[in-house]
Amino acid sequence: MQSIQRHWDIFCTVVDNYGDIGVTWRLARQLAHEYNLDINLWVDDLLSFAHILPELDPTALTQQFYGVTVIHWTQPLQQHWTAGAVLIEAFACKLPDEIQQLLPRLPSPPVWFNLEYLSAESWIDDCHGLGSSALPGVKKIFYFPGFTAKSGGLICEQGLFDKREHWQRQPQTKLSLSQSYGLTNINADDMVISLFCYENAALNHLLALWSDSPAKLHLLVPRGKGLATVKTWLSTQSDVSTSEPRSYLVKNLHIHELPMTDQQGYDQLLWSCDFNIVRGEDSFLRAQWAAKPFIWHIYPQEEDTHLIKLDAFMRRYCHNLAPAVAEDWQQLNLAFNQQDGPAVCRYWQKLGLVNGVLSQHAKQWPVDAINDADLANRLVKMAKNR
Ligand SMILES: Cc1cn([C@H]2C[C@H](O)[C@@H](COP(=O)(O)OP(=O)(O)O[C@H]3O[C@@H](C)[C@H](O)[C@@H](O)[C@H]3O)O2)c(=O)[nH]c1=O
Repeated sequence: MQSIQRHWDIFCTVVDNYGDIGVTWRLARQLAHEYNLDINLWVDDLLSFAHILPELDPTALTQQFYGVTVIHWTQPLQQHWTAGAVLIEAFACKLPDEIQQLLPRLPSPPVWFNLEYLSAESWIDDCHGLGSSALPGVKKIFYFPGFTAKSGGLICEQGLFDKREHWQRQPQTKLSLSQSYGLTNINADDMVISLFCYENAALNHLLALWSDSPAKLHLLVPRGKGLATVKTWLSTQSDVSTSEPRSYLVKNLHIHELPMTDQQGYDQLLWSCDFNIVRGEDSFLRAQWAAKPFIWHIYPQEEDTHLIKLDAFMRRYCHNLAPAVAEDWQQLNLAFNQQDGPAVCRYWQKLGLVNGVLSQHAKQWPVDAINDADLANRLVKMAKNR
């Protein structure tokens, strides 16, 4: 039996890829674990969810993991909804009709949040926490995750940085992780890059550059869109050899295809690499928490509006970074997102894989970015004060 005060509902529709479910699942788990809340996570697409939570049964109506009740969100609802203290509509998904009809009739409706996408743009500070009368007598509050103290903050579990530092202090963790994937030819001091991005024509140029690198370089590629581009490039190469199943060698470049794992496993992968290429919203943030240099392949939007978002983030990230390094890093990210292969290679070479200044900056950034409190902490406070 859930007590009303401790019962929260989160609704998530999977639009595309794994970011929507990735963010809501992470938040649900943290709220259950750190705030002892009874979280119901309603998800319309369990098959996508199962990619990042392999234990999930895509045919079950309700199931429990890490203290979170996962409910298959069907239309009409097969599972009865009872009002709790808070209701979160993730990324402007539309609440089920049954709930919309019920909400105005409740004597004390739940605090209703619309959880927005993360952005570093400054306008979000003025919109964060604003309410609108979404239904007669019922307000919906706009919650904007962000990088400032005034915004809704960033998802980050308690103790995450300590856990990551501990992992990174042990040289054998990198090896044991690669061995857990069945990869036996990665040495502790080999350069390792992870690649989780969308299809990108610039990759062909970068892969060619990497294959000519003077030292051995490993590229770890989880299955998905980025891997498809890598495989197309491989099919055009005449000198590909295979040493292990799903590993390919082109000159000095070792490409390893990885299965998708759960989110903890993916975090460990990011922590173990020297450089990460990430995408979307959630892997982008996790790359920052990994404290390693990265490229962000932002989710493309119409009329290139994503480039405005990219620019806003890069300005924040670079504001106290040495100007010459900042310039090259920003140009690298821009070129990658514009799929300009020659420019990507030019800025990659200018920066160098282990740019000391950039690496040092990546270590300090998480501490600065989190401000005084993470997203879950700010969300719980805001819900209490309504
Ligand atoms: C590679 C890998 C990823 N993951 C997780 C990390 C993240 O939670 C999730 C990937 O999500 P993202 O990085 O956000 O990228 P994405 O491209 O999958 O999701 C995107 O979907 C669009 C609809 C949104 O508008 C975008 O903002 C973005 O969220 O998958 C694993 O758990 N295991 C893995 O092996």
